[in-house]
Amino acid sequence: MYIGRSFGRARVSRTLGCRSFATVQNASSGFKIPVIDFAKYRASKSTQEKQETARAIVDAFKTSGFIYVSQHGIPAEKVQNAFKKSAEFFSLPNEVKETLAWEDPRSNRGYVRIGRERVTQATNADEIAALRNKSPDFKETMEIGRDWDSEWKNMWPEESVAPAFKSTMLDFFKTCHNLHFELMRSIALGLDLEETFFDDKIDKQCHNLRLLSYPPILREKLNGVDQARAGAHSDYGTLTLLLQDSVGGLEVQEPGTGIYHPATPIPGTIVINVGDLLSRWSNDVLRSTLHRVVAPPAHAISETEEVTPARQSIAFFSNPNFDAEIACLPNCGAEAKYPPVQTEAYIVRRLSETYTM
Ligand SMILES: O=C(O)CCC(=O)C(=O)O
Ligand SMILES: [Fe+2]
Repeated sequence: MYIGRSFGRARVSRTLGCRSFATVQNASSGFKIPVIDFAKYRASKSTQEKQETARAIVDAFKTSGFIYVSQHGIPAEKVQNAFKKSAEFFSLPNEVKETLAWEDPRSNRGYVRIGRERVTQATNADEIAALRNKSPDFKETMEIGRDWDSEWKNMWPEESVAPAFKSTMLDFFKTCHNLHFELMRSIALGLDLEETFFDDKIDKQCHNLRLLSYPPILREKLNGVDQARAGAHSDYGTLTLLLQDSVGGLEVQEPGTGIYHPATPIPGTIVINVGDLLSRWSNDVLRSTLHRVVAPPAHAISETEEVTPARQSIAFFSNPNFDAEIACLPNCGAEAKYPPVQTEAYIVRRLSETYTM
């Protein structure tokens, strides 16, 4: 994982340690996903100093909705181990994985086989079902929630078939929660709120750790209209923390243009994007941007067939507390565009639309 690759059409300039932020930028359009050094935020001695990084983060979230975070503090070995344990899990026989099948959007925990989910922006249930039948996402996932929930239980494989899977993922969940907590503090500062503004609204860990496995697939299966490893969608919560291997394929839509740009893997970074609830909370000041996973360059296996390599990623979908009411934040416009909504009701509705039983 994290083996250097060419960066395609995107221009990557790396000036870590300097005041200007490194970026992945498309030369023709000016579209940017900046690389933000989070160690600088942590090392800041004053609120004013912290605000420099906080403003860079919020500015990016107002424009592209995406950043890369470098120096995030999660050790490379921890990331590598999470990827290793995830790969071991997906290599288990299907019969074993199916015993852990995802059952209910209120729980949102368990194994999701290829074809069960179709992420999309469509909101009509029949339309989503038709899309799913015609061109399902070519991915399988394992969904993990907070482990101490009174109502919903995680679906763990037996320790004997997946050694240290549970302990690795619980540790990774907590690690991602801690980073999300700090990132939300920086967003509060960047929006001129008290640094601790979000603390008591995001501390119950109502998040979803999603392991993703995109199997190798014949290129021709990804060539059709609407066909992708993961269809165009936005995420539902506050922030998504996305760790990807070196294969590539993640693309982000440039707001207002419909043009997709690659979010090229950059070793050691985490891709972070704004979800729909944070966008709504901020009265659309922060953008929840469409993204998708398409085929990276294919390898020829015969004169007529090409196969795209397997890809792995890990997404941590962070949410506000499920009992938190999401109503227009201070400093985000004179008039609220949306009525208040309770987090759990919102997330469960979005999930129930995109899955098939
Ligand atoms: O696998 C990826 O790179 C992105 C996955 C994603 O966007 C999602 O699951 O919401
Ligand atoms: Fe996503």
